[in-house]
Amino acid sequence: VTVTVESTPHHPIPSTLWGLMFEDISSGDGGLYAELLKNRAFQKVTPGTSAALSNWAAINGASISVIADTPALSSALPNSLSLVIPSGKTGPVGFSNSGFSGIKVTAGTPYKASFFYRVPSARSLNSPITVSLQSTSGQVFGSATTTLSGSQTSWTKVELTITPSSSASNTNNVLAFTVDGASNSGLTYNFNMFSLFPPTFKGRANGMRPDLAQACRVANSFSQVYDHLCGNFFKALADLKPSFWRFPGGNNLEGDTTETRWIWNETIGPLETRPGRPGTWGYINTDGLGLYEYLLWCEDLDMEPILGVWAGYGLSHTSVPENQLGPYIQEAIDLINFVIGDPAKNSFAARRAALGHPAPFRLQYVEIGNEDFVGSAPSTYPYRWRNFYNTLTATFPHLKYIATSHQNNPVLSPNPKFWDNHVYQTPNWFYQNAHQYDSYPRDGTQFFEGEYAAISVVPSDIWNNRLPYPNIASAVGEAAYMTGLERNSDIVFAAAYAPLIGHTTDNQWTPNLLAHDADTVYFSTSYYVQKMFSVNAGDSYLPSTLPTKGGTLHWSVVRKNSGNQIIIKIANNAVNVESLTFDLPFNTVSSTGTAEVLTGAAAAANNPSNPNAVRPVTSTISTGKSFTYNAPALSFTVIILTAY
Ligand SMILES: [NH3+][C@H]1C[C@H](O)[C@@H](O)[C@@H]1CO
Repeated sequence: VTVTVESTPHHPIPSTLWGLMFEDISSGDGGLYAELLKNRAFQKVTPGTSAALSNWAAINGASISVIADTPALSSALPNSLSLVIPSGKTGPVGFSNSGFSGIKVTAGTPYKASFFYRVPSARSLNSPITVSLQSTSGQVFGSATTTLSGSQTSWTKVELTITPSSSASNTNNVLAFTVDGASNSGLTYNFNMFSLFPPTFKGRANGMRPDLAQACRVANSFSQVYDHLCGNFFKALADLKPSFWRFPGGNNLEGDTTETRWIWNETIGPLETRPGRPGTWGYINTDGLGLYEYLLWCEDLDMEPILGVWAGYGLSHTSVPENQLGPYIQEAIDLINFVIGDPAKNSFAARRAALGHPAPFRLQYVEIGNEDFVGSAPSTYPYRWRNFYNTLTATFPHLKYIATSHQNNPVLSPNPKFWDNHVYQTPNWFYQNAHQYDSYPRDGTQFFEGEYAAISVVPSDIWNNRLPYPNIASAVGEAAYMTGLERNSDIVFAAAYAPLIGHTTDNQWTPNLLAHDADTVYFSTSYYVQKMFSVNAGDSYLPSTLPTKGGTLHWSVVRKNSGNQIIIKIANNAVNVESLTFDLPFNTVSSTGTAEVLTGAAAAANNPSNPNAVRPVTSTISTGKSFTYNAPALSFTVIILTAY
């Protein structure tokens, strides 16, 4: 095929085109959020049950239980761990936490441990307590000791640093808390709000896991250790150079019921004041990764937040009646004031300032709800949209509000200027629909392809036949579709693969762009496609010969001003090589260029057993005013050359 490229740009590439969608689906707690202990504060559990003790185990005959304590550490955290040392025990007695399917232990890394404790009744013994990182077979890698006071009947916080002298060979490790059995015979201690953090991205307190945050290139006091910790698997999100961050969901914004919706003001402030909540993915969210952490994260990675506000609908398909929306609209107003308000005029903005960020955060986009095309949501979205939109627009007229139902179905008033479209489909669907936006009217309406992914190769039932990991077929299908998003980025202002992150085993959704376990982040084929687009977004779109609609071969051409670069993206979904001849209308064109190619067998995938099965390969190719490139079967290529 011959591709004639035009030299006159059709439109600028929006600065927000390629970004990230995030919600906690085994991706926040235990994932991006760096807390290493699971069930650290017994949030939303029933005291006295074994489930309340999940992830905790007794050591050497200790008696442990979760109790509804009085006094509680806080109204947000009413449950405590009660440790009773039985009589007749000698040696270390206590309990341990097994983390999120394990804990990675790296020598030389300073782990920050903390917990609250009190003694129910005063006694003379002041007892040492040892906190240690050790294998499940008892090998101690590092520990720290402090003293529990026998007169400490009110809650007090203990902080320790553990710097292991050796690394564990796997993640089958625990954090153990032990006291001497003999001297503590018959005594009781109450504990709560445990925490264990490795060094975090940019060293932020209560921050993000460095490897999932790319980190490593951040100068800080552990630069040697940091490099070691991240050397083997740092990369990920910052390397995508993402332009936006949509959060907190997705389903997890909505909650199953009104009561379990994402309540922004319960996710900020000291951890001991955050109650946590049952998320929509079958586990309790600690909300340690909360609104303020998300906003700092957007700043750290220079991303535009796309902030979802709860819009009166829960996934048990309940809608708040129109005459009862007031408090929830006010909740959204207070949320937005927390993000951008004036601390001198608004108490929620003042809370932001008190947390250390007096200046407003960056915010342009607010999404009203999530997927209001599911269940009974469409029947109530017209009034929910109208009330949220009218009140928020009156309060914050400069923000852009995104609707989440299907466009004009139902008809909404006022008519939305921004829509969030989602699609989960097969690889074939994606290349067959790469022209989706070509025919959309150019009437000022803008589109956010807020969630898309090829999730199955079984068109008859994609939902029950999921790919465990992205593969070459899914990634190249997505690449074809993305050339269409790029071509139509005059009306498509943002797009994100979803979901972003998921645990390799303890997950609720596959495929994910990134998979992780307690040790490693795994980079999928789709991750490389996202990166190859995002890093090479360019500044303006150059029209060219249109690919055959519904065909297997797709391309798009952009111009990057710096360096006079022409960037050609080619997705070949056929099982045969495709030859493309490019005619470039420039006076001077470099005789060589680079071609970064991701290719492999249709089912080839990166996974824990073969994490680097498929990676992009860059080579030098011959280019010129007219040149031919042979696109390998099942491949995505980014060609970069110079022309002016
Ligand atoms: N069901 C998908 C759509 C919803 O918005 C997300 O929470 C889910 C995973 O990305």
